[in-house]
Amino acid sequence: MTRYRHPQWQEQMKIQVDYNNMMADYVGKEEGFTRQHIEALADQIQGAHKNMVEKRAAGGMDWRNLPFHQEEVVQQILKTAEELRNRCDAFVVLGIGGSALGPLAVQTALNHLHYNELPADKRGGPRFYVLDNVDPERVAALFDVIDPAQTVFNVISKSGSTAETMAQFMIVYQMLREKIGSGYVAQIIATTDAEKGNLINIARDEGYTTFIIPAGVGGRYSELSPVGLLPAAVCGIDIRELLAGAAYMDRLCEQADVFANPAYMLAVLQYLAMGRGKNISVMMPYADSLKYFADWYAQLWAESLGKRLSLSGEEVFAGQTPVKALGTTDQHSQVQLYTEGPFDKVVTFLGVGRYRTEVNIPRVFENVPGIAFLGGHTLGELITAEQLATEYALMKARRLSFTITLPEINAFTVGQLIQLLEIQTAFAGELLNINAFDQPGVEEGKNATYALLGRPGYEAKKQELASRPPKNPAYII
Ligand SMILES: O=P(O)(O)OC[C@H]1O[C@](O)(CO)[C@@H](O)[C@@H]1O
Repeated sequence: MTRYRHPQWQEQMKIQVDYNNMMADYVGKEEGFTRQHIEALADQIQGAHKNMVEKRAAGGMDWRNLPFHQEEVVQQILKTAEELRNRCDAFVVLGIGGSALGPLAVQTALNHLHYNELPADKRGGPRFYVLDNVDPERVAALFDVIDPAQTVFNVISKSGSTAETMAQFMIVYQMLREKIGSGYVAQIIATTDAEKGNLINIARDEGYTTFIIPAGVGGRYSELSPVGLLPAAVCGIDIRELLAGAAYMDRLCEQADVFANPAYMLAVLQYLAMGRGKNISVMMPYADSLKYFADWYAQLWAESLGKRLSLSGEEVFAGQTPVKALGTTDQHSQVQLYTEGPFDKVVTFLGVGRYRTEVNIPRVFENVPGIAFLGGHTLGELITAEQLATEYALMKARRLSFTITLPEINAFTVGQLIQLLEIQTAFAGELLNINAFDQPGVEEGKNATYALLGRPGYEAKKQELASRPPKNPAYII
């Protein structure tokens, strides 16, 4: 039996959410919360739970079902992935936001940290790139390091119309036609909505291999759909284990009791903290492999909760600004601010129980006491000690923090982490009484871009832009 089906192994691999340092017993009663604070929200928590259950039953949270109902899709993905591994040297994701950050986070978490630099026989698949910007220098630089004839491009867009992704796709399409001729069709795979947008129609007309993002799954909640599963499988990641981890966490997070439900507890305490003006949510993994999880979480938390209007239409200006940090690196850059600056943050540490590899610090310079004490320890011991020490320093300075620990980084625990943070976000949305699944605030910028580039239908917006007050040269130095 595969390891992720063993209840005992699952139990060993269960992610732990430690909220001691959010509580008054640890950070003091001025900053910390008590059981009574949480219990006082009982009705609101119950109402939010009921909404989650009802929305899920009504099909409003299809992303939560991704770990359970995709066997057919998984089989197609595995078949495609195997075929691609045999024929391509590079696999490039064209996408942005929710169509890029999840694939990047999972790949970095689960494959070698210098995956692309390994020789082909030591990699689980082709070299992997995520092109999530339209910086011309970056696009040109990628073209310098890939062989178009041996590269497959996975264009991912839920809406099928995001300007950045479509521009990248148009460039790649033209480049492939020029460089390899009619065979280019096999070098493009589309991942998009079954109906919406331009990409699905182009993919059908052109005959690309296409994977569908289910209708009820929004971009930032789509990592466990083909958006993330195909790139992961192509790079040799066990996507069944990833989904099993997410399913395991989902079940834990079905419980109505906030004291038993890790996602609800995270959301409730963040909600209480927001109520006290903690407007910044720092995510600080103590593992380079989890660095991009902080990026993925930043979009999830920011786009989901940053809302002007409540569900009942009042102006609430909700949200918490996500900040990305990396332990230990940012101890030497940001932690000074976290311990002594404004009391406006909640830090979420992401820790690792056991690192996958270990490096010994040799016993050298034994006559230099200031560094000799390091000799004989491992780097794993050092990074873990630094994490504990930073948690302690923050606690002593009365700063709020959580610690989420992955017993080890593997597909099962990473799947759990994705589902945990998505449910946390959705539940925080319920508590804040906002829509955690839309992003109306990005429309103005998108429309202005369309107008500036002359998209038909945006003439009025172009005029509006042209009639804005000219910039005052006196304010430009
Ligand atoms: O997958 P799409 O539709 O191209 O969208 C990319 C990203 O753009 C946004 O719509 C914001 O502009 C995100 O919500 C989304 O993840």
